[in-house]
Amino acid sequence: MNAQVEPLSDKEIEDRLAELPGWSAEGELLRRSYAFHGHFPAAAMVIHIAQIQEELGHHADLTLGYNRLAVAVNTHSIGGRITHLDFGLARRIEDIAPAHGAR
Ligand SMILES: C[C@H](O)[C@H](O)[C@H]1CNC2=NC(N)=NC(=O)C2=N1
Repeated sequence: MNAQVEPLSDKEIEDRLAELPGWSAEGELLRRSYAFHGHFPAAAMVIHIAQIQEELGHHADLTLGYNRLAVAVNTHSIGGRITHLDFGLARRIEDIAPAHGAR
């Protein structure tokens, strides 16, 4: 699966990050951490992200804390590099974040 996907260059990553405030590329992971007003809103966003991930067939590592949610994603099928698939998921997550009170 996704064998045709190419890793993005450093320049492409930098350009795409400019469209996603709060996200960063650390090593070979695209990351963002969100804060919430409590645990349930953070947990609810996990479920909402899971739904999007199943739709896209692309899945991040989600770390749920008390009122924090950390998202880290890269593309496993090409050995763990950042691709447009990761940015596609990040965009979708970013778009639902305000409705969950994530900041
Ligand atoms: C068949 C299925 O679409 C693939 O295994 C998907 C699932 N989710 C995935 N998620 C991520 N992050 N990288 C992948 O390469 C990947 N592959």
